[in-house]
Amino acid sequence: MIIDMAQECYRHEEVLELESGEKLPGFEIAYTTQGHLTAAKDNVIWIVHALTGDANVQEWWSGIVGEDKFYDPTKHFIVCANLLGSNYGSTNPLSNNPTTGKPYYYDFPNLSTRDLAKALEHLRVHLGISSIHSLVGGSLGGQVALEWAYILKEKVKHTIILASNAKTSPWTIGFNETQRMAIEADSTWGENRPDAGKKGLEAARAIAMLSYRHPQDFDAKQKDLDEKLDGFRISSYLRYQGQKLANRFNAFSYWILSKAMDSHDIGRARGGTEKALSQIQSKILTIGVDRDLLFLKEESQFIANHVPKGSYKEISSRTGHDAFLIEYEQLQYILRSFYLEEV
Ligand SMILES: CC(=O)SCCNC(=O)CCNC(=O)[C@H](O)C(C)(C)COP(=O)(O)OP(=O)(O)OC[C@H]1O[C@@H](n2cnc3c(N)ncnc32)[C@H](O)[C@@H]1OP(=O)(O)O
Ligand SMILES: N[C@@H](CCO)C(=O)O
Repeated sequence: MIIDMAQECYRHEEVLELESGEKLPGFEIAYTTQGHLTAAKDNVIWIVHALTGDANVQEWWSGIVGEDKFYDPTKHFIVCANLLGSNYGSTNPLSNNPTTGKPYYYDFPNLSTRDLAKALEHLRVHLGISSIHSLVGGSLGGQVALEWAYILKEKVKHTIILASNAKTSPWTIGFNETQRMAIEADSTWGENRPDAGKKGLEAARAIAMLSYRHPQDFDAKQKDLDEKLDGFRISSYLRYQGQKLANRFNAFSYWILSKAMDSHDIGRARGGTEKALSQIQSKILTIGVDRDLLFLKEESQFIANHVPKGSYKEISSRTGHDAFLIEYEQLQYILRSFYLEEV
């Protein structure tokens, strides 16, 4: 059976008022849909990608999304949109600023996770989706999904938040700051060109990798077995990962999305974190990773403990934070149990 997959772009013509008070004069959001809406419109699975992901969820989450996979387009209508600010088809700092007719570059406004959720909400309305069966997101995607669940109220039935939190910790903001410092240290940063800060972005990704993986993962995969003084495997791995990202991303989007992650605070202007969480109507499953060094499992547990309908499950993995993108078997088991509890 061939499942329809559509890649589209939504153009929002009106001004987007941002949490900072700044305004974005319209925006575009690239998105994919797979499968068909039922007549009752009750089979929408909306997946929100992490920091450097894109709308092609069936590629980066191939163990969970696809025919005969847990989220199956023969049964579900699966939507995934590229976040505002990211460079996989949505409006980002390399896009033309309609006011000047030139790319935004450094003039692109800072976005919060609430702004990112607001942009997705405009897309939902455009698509005529009245209710979301399951809203799913990991890491930055989990932060945006949590913000959106707050806004959506009863319009989302289940929200699944992986390796994420309710408010970004100083530890995570600190990691992001070191990565932006690496970009700033690139002598091309400050120039108006799409590849400004590219070498800095390589260093930023190398730093980030140390937060996405647990030391046990590197011990297992990058330990040198021969005696040597230099030229270590982990050095070459981190440099490779830096180049790999810098060849598919840009320093401007990285800057804006890492700043959005820093800003994440579900309780801001809502009476605090606990109060905001207590007002979320959706059933929430949070999934932590036992050895996540970036978004601690306690941060996932905190969400589950403070929403009215929350539960917590854990992935055990030596990978660390990135386990939510990799540990498909455990994830399927956890997801199956979560939905079965309802029956
Ligand atoms: C173009 C796109 O749209 S990409 C898809 C969108 N992006 C996302 O979804 C972001 C989320 N994804 C990710 O962060 C990652 O892909 C993950 C976490 C899922 C997996 O990470 P990976 O980098 O694939 O895995 P891993 O850490 O094992 O690294 C493997 C790579 O490092 C290379 N490598 C491993 N050890 C070394 C070493 N010592 N020296 C040099 N290279 C090395 C491997 O050859 C492999 O290269 P390849 O990616 O070109 O095949
Ligand atoms: N590996 C993830 C990291 C953040 O969860 C990404 O690149 O999006």
